[in-house]
Amino acid sequence: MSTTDVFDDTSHIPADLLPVMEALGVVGRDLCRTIKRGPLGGSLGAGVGENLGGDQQKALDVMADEAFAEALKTTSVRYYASEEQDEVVELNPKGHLGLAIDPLDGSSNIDVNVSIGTIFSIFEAKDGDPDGSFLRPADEQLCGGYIIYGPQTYIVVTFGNGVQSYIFDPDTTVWKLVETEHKVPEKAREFAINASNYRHWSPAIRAYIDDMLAGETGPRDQNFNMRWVASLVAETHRIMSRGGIFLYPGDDRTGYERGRLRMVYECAPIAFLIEQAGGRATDGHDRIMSQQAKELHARTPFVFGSADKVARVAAYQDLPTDEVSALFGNRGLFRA
Ligand SMILES: O=P(O)(O)OC[C@H]1O[C@](O)(COP(=O)(O)O)[C@@H](O)[C@@H]1O
Ligand SMILES: [Mg+2]
Ligand SMILES: [Mg+2]
Repeated sequence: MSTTDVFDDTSHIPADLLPVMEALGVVGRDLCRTIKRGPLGGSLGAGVGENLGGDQQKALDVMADEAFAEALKTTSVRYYASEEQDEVVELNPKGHLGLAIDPLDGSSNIDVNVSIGTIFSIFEAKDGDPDGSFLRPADEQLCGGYIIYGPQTYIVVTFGNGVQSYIFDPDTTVWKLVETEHKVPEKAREFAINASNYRHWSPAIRAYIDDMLAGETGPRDQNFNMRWVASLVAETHRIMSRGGIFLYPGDDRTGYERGRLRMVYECAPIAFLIEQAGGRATDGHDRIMSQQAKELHARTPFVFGSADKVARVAAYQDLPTDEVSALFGNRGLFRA
């Protein structure tokens, strides 16, 4: 078994991506320490500006972005596309990879001691074409993954051959391989959606949620539970661990027609992981993995989780208008 100072077992990591994974692992363990110290290291959640997407940048967003860009300069990453940078940045002109990153996901949770993360995606770079290296079908990714900074810190990653997890061991500061074949469980009765947007959703999404809220007395004949952490990484980790479904659909708020989440550095890598773990990931209807962003910071509606649940959302979108707007008792198609 091959090992390094950063990973105890590198057998699942393709050799040409190992230096990149090590750089991510080193910054990830530094961030883990910074996050654990919280206010002892300064005000991590203080607002410091706004990114191109209009989101407020927190001190930790910027700190994480700078640390990843700096560490990746010495690897074969040529192009670096970050949520926190307006344009693609060229790191190593001799490199052959493009790396997209959400350096700090769930930043509204920094100050409240709830799990946050980093999401990353790697493509083969297109020579001389920084944007084109990322604006391409998601199924051309070489790697998709996240780091979760929670009660435990993990790297969960796919290179297109199943999903592996490494846990950070604070005693040895090494990432230890603990799971080689993650599978999304099928049976959970849990859904995650920001229900405060209910009035803005389409009739199909409302109908899907209404039928779950109706529980045993509705067409699904069973009770469901709801979760909303507001950290995509934390929701993904829960669904990886015990199944369920996540939805961030488009809605009728200005700027939210295609939801909130970004295709290149949030949805594409999570979709890759979820499919590799046997789940399904769509824009509510079609596979994310066969789509591509038109712009670096483009949004997409996003639905992912246990395969049968995600398929059911697509079926609701296909219902005739009168069925969708009927009282749930009439949606006979979806009984049980
Ligand atoms: O606040 P809302 O609208 O519920 O959105 C929550 C979503 O926004 C995000 O926080 C966006 O991520 P960032 O923190 O990287 O901007 C997701 O992690 C989460 O799923
Ligand atoms: Mg994010
Ligand atoms: Mg972010």
